[in-house]
Amino acid sequence: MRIGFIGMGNMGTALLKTIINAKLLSPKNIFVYDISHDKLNKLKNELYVNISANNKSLVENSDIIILAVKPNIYDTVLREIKDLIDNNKIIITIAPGISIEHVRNIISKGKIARTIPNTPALIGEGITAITYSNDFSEENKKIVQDIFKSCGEIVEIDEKLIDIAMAVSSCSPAFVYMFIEAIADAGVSLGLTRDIAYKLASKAVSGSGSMVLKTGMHPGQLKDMVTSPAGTTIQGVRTLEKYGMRSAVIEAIIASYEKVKSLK
Ligand SMILES: NC(=O)C1=CN([C@@H]2O[C@H](COP(=O)(O)OP(=O)(O)OC[C@H]3O[C@@H](n4cnc5c(N)ncnc54)[C@H](O)[C@@H]3O)[C@@H](O)[C@H]2O)C=CC1
Ligand SMILES: O=C(O)[C@@H]1CCC=N1
Repeated sequence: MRIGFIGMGNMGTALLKTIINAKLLSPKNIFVYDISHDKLNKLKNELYVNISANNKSLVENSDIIILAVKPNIYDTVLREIKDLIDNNKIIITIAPGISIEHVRNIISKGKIARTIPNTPALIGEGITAITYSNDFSEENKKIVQDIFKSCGEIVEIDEKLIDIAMAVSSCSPAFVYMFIEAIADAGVSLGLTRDIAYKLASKAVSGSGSMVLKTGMHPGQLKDMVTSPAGTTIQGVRTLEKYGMRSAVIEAIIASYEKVKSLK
């Protein structure tokens, strides 16, 4: 199996590095191309992958093609490679708003997996939502599953839900980083050093996420375990409710979801 990556920005590089680290494929079976030659040279020296001369030669050498360019570049790239896709090849999209039907209207052959990964994939802690074109066999699905399992967990969902998954798991890391920054800023404001404040805040956030996943308890129940009667935490909870924290988060997720409609 040979994988080609078109676009070596944040996501392309994150997926590439985790696939190599997980030893899913050896670098000699990986082909990459980006219009930025600086990025390609850096990757060649760092990861020993094959640098393709252009997108077409990458597709000729690959069984699976991951399209890791921005949504507005998709059509250009799809038109560039369309005549080189046969029914044995798998195209993996990772862009919000690019439907299977949209890809199929440009490329008549090949199988299409539509996915939404997130940046924690870079450290093997990602989560990817996946949906497939109708012609996918179980064996083909396993190939796509293995790629994204190498960088975290996967959920398979109906295509009509995938842009919602994008907002909830792909955009939300940015909001969580803002939350971590804000907690740490408060800590610094009260006298902690920056490094200690970031460490305390980040671990509190990652540990709390793990508590939800590992205990299976409701987040509200876990919150109640922290808030002792007349204690310190309930005063913070009261303050967050006063400033509309839940409402702000809900609106942010919905705003991200609504933006997707204007991306194609
Ligand atoms: N950053 C994130 O958290 C996530 C991003 N995505 C999606 O992943 C895709 C890539 O996003 P990023 O990596 O953040 O963007 P990026 O801007 O970091 O990377 C895109 C890369 O594509 C290259 N490129 C542009 N035109 C090209 C062409 N014609 N041929 C080959 N390469 C070309 C650029 O030089 C750049 O290196 C986007 O569609 C984005 O919406 C999906 C999930 C999460
Ligand atoms: O905002 C973006 O372009 C990407 C898509 C999904 C998460 N971040």
